[in-house]
Amino acid sequence: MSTENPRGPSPGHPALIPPADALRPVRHPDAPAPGELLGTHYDHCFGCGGAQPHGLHLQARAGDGVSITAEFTVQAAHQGAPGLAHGGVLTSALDETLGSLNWLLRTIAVTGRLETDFVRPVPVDTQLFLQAEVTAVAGRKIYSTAVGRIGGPAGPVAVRANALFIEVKVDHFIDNGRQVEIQAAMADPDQIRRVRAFEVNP
Ligand SMILES: CCCCCCCCCC(=O)SCCNC(=O)CCNC(=O)[C@H](O)C(C)(C)COP(=O)(O)OP(=O)(O)OC[C@H]1O[C@@H](n2cnc3c(N)ncnc32)[C@H](O)[C@@H]1OP(=O)(O)O
Repeated sequence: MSTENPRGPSPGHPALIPPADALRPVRHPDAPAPGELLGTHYDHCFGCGGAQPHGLHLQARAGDGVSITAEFTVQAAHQGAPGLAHGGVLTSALDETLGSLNWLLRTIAVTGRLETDFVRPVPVDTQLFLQAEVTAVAGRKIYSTAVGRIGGPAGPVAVRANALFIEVKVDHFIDNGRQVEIQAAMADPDQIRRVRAFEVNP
């Protein structure tokens, strides 16, 4: 992945700058091969789930190193201004793409901070081409960056983001999620396999 500095001369909030002793991210040996589709991690996820009629249905693919590419097409249900994507929806697409990176690290993590730059308006029916990569890891902190382009994978940048994800235990979801969904997810054999994969491959 070719990474231009997504922030330009300004690095954003200090919390998004890795400390001097941060480590380079290490791709997990069992990470999906470059080019492989990741598939949905949860059918009801707004970002990637198939059971959300107005969701993004974002499709993420493993890249080289600890990087991801993803696409999503802006639907009429995603409007803010007439005919234009809502900024929060674009940020959701960035969040989902950045969150998918953790699957390549085999680390369970949640978004702690996410800063978005909106560079160009994105009309309905536009396909957004997203690229994201982990830049550094420091303890539980995972630093990552993403851009979203329009007109093609090498087209002009429409949105960009820097993020800090924080590693959590699976208990984060079990303790905080609404019980009806937690119990349904735990009863799903595929979900249990996914959770176990996270647990045994920290
Ligand atoms: C294949 C899977 C694909 C999945 C894709 C999903 C994509 C979508 C991802 C999401 O949107 S996740 C949902 C949105 N995020 C959340 O709901 C997280 C809500 N926040 C929390 O639960 C807690 O605040 C959090 C777990 C993030 C941190 O609480 P902890 O008690 O575990 O940690 P703590 O507060 O001790 O912080 C640990 C370190 O992180 C730092 N930190 C925590 N939150 C921060 C923050 N917001 N900004 C900057 N730094 C932060 C904190 O300063 C500290 O740094 P030091 O170790 O240096 O002292």
